[in-house]
Amino acid sequence: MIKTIKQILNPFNFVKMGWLNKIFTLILLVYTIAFSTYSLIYFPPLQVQSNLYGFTTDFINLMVIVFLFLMVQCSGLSKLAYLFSSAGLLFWAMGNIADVIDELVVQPYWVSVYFEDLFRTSGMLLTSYGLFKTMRFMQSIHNKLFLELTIDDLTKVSNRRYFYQHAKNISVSPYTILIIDIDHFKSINDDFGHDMGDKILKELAGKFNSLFLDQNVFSRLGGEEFGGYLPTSNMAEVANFTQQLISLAQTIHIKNNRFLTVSIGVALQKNDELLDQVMKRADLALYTAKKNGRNRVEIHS
Ligand SMILES: Nc1nc2c(ncn2[C@@H]2O[C@H](COP(=O)(O)OP(=O)(O)OP(=O)(O)O)[C@@H](O)[C@H]2O)c(=O)[nH]1
Repeated sequence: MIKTIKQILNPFNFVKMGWLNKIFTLILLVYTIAFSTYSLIYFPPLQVQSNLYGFTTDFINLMVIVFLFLMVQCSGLSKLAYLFSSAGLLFWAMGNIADVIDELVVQPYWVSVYFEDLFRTSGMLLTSYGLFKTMRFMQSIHNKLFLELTIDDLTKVSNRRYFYQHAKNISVSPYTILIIDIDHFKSINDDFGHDMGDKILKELAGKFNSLFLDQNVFSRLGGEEFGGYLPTSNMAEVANFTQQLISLAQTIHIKNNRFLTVSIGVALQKNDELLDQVMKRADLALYTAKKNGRNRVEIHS
């Protein structure tokens, strides 16, 4: 908050502003000076003792609107959100300036009622729409960031972060973890090039992902390793599912009559075992699958 106030009050920031920000800020500044000077010179002063309470509250209202207006000028909102918020707060501030001044002078009826209310009401309406647009803008940024944080760039399936978050947040217990690793992936890269390696990763991820439905999660954990989360403890079901994965991998053609194979390590959560421990056991099972000749599933007992 203090940092924002300092940023807003720094006159050098005005120099760095875009032309639209400068125009809006200048309109508010010139209007405030011109309207206040004109009113104080040409409208008769209040005969009764000034209403200090009314003046103070009106002045605070005005300062809040001006502060919000300056905040909008310093923020990086989308074009529409910025235009509506700026125009709305500008009009709102213009109406409030008349409200402050009428504690000091006797304003004609057209200023104190029509002018003031018209500006304030239209300002509120425009600001509300600007706020709506701002919220939509924030939501779209949030969605975009969420995707960037949870989707793997290359394969477009969920990434390691999403996998751990999902497995930790879902309360189904016990669950089953799969660690799926492509066999001899290094030799695919070495024999056919890195691009072919990437293509295989994408194809495998796309095909496997389509088998993980509902609350089942499939993610790329890193390199040529993928994770599976199945909210079930039915090992017959798991065995059937992992065999489908093994068969599906074998349909992926690499080159020169060579087809892909994967090895899978499986672990079922025991009692209230933590996710890291289940992952570790699935990894041990994967190691056994590799040792026993690859292209197979091993279940950690
Ligand atoms: N093309 C490509 N290769 C990757 C990517 N990430 C990791 N790799 C490669 O994956 C290979 C993994 O090799 P290893 O860990 O030796 O595993 P492997 O050759 O599959 O051997 P096993 O797992 O024992 O069957 C390394 O050569 C990495 O460079 C990627 O995003 N794209």
